[in-house]
Formats: sequence, C-alpha cells, structure tokens
Amino acid sequence: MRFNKPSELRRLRIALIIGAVLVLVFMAADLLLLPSSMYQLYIFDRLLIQFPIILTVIAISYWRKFIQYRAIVFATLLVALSYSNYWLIWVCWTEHDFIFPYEGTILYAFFCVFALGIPFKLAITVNLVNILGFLGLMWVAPVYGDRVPISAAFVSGSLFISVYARYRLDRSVQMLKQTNDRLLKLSKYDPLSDLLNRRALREQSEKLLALSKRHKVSMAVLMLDLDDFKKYNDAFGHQQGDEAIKIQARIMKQVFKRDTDILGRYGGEEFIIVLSDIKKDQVAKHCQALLNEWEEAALQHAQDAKHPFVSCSIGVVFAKSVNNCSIDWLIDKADKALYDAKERGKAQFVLTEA
Ligand SMILES: Nc1nc2c(ncn2[C@@H]2O[C@H](COP(=O)(O)OP(=O)(O)OP(=O)(O)O)[C@@H](O)[C@H]2O)c(=O)[nH]1
Repeated sequence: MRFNKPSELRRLRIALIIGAVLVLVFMAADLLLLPSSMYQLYIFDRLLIQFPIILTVIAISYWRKFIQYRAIVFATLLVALSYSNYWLIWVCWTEHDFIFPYEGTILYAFFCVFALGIPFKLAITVNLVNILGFLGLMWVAPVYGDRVPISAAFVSGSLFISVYARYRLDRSVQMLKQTNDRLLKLSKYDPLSDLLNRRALREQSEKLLALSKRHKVSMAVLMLDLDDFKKYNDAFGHQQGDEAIKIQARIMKQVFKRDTDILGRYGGEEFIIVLSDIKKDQVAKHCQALLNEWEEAALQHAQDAKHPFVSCSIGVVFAKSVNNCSIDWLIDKADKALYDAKERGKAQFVLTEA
C-alpha cells in the first residue's frame, strides 16, 4: 500500500469539513433543548471557539508540512475541542445551574481518532489528558450529582475503547501491509535466486524498452546459461545444483549494480539481464567480469563436464538504437548468440549487434 499524499490530504479536508458541519447541526439540535437564557453562552462556545478551531485546522492543512505534522495537529484539535466542551459544561452549571450533557466529548474523541486518524500512541496520551480533564471537572463541579461516578466511568471507558480500537485497527493495517508486501514480492521474485521471475522480467523489460525508445538510448539483452548443468546435478545432486543457481544470481547482482539494470531468472538454469543506456564495450567488460567471477568461485564441476569448474555461457545482443526492436526479438537474438557461445566451447560470451 502506497501512501498517496494528495488523496490523503483531500480525504482529511473532507473529514474536517464534515466535522465543522456536524458542529453546526448539533448546535441546531442543542438550541432546541437549551433554555433561551443560555443561547448566548452556547453560541459563543460553539460558533466562536469550536467552529473557528476546526476552520483553523482546515487552513493549517494547506501548510506544506501539514501531512508530516497532522497527527500532532489533530491531537491538539481533540484536546482543544474537549476542553472547550468541559468549559461549557462548567459554565452552564456554575452560572445557569444547567446540566449540559457530556456526550459531545466522546463524539469528538471518536471523530479525531478514527475519521482524522490520530495514531495509537498519541491517542493514548491525548485521551488520558481528556480523561484527567473530565475527572478534574467532576471534582470541581459535580454537575451530574449522583451520576458523577457512572458519568466519569462512561467517559473514561468510551475514550479507552476508542484507543484500544485504534490499536487493533493499526495492528490489522500493519499486518495487512506486511502480507501485501510479502505477496507482492512472491508474485515478482523467484524464491530460489531472489531475481525477478519470468513475468516480472518481461513487464520491467517492456517498460525499459519503451523508455529507451523515448530517450533514444541503447539497450543490451544478455542471456546466461549454466554450462553442463545436467551433469552437475547428476554428479552432486539437485540441492547442490540449487546452490549453483544462487551463486549465479549473486554474481549477476555483484556485476550489475545500476538501478535500471534488470536481472531475472528466465527459467531453469537460464537467466536474463536487460541493460539500457550502455556502450558496447561496457557490455563486453561486464560479460567478462561475470565469467571472471565464476572462475574465482572455482566451484568443482562434474568429471565429465567440459570445464573443471562451474561456468556459464552468455549470449548478448547490443542495440545502439531500439526503435524497431521488441523484447521478444531481442531475447531471440540473445538466445541465438548464447547458442553460438555453447557451440564455441562454453564458458565464454558472444556479443552480436542488432
Ligand atoms: N538444481 C536445479 N536444477 C535445475 C533447476 N532448473 C533446471 N535445472 C536443471 O538444469 C538442467 C539443464 O540441462 P540442459 O538443458 O540439458 O543443459 P545443460 O546440461 O546445462 O547443458 P548446456 O546448456 O549445453 O551446457 C536440467 O538437468 C534441469 O533439471 C533448478 O531449479 N535447480
């Protein structure tokens, strides 16, 4: 799952606007309930404190670094909204003897934690601050009389549930992301060599070819095949053969390090390397480096193999311009060059030009 900054920003702004509209809707509902003597106080709290706080956050969302600091901004928003609610409850009680409901505090917590996405650790801190605030309010102004303990328990419990639910949600998303990454890797990479599998190799090669055509740069396709691998398997066993495949992959990664180099397992003991924007003599140098690495590895081959140590043959096609080329055509050319390398005695490379 990739984080998409513009769409996340849009989503958050929409959530904030919905929040602001909800405050207005609740205002209308509350005004039906409240005695008219309290209208001024109530409207002051909602319209001149809470509503502008939300509008300020919407304005802050246009700040360049908002996404980076959004969790802190939303945590501050939650504290500000909750404490302005506490203030309203307190003033209603002390000045008008009116018992203002506390449910808004819970709604604000759920809205900020879920709709705006305050992460788990920050949600604990902020909700703790809000629970302490509510308990403090109940201490200095026991608004709900006999119901103070149950009200305090209800507010604390609800805020705790929002934090716990956030934790479960974060964990599930994290696990989903890990599984997704694993599946993506499995669908793209060959598990034995950790190189691209045939399908991913084709997809990436097509993309690189399109880019090379657009930028009018050269390309080279190398096809590699372990020499007398059947004999190696027969002599040392399939498992040892798998080790040789891993060595081949390691050598390829050692020699071809550019970000744009595409390394893949084409099938069995055949590998493909696709390069872009490279000179012909550089390609030849890299092929020689591959052969040298195998020589240095000095891995004993089967007695009846052509060479005493395990080696590979390489067929290369180099195209200065790829305007009229397709990937299939380039692979076919590299395959023919590989056949030539095998015919000429193996453990060597044959480079042809398209
Ligand atoms: N250990 C192992 N062997 C494999 C794997 N994939 C293919 N092979 C073996 O690779 C061998 C390929 O043999 P051939 O196609 O006859 O080629 P070769 O023996 O390398 O002969 P040349 O290509 O002429 O040098 C077969 O024995 C396959 O079983 C694999 O994943 N692991």
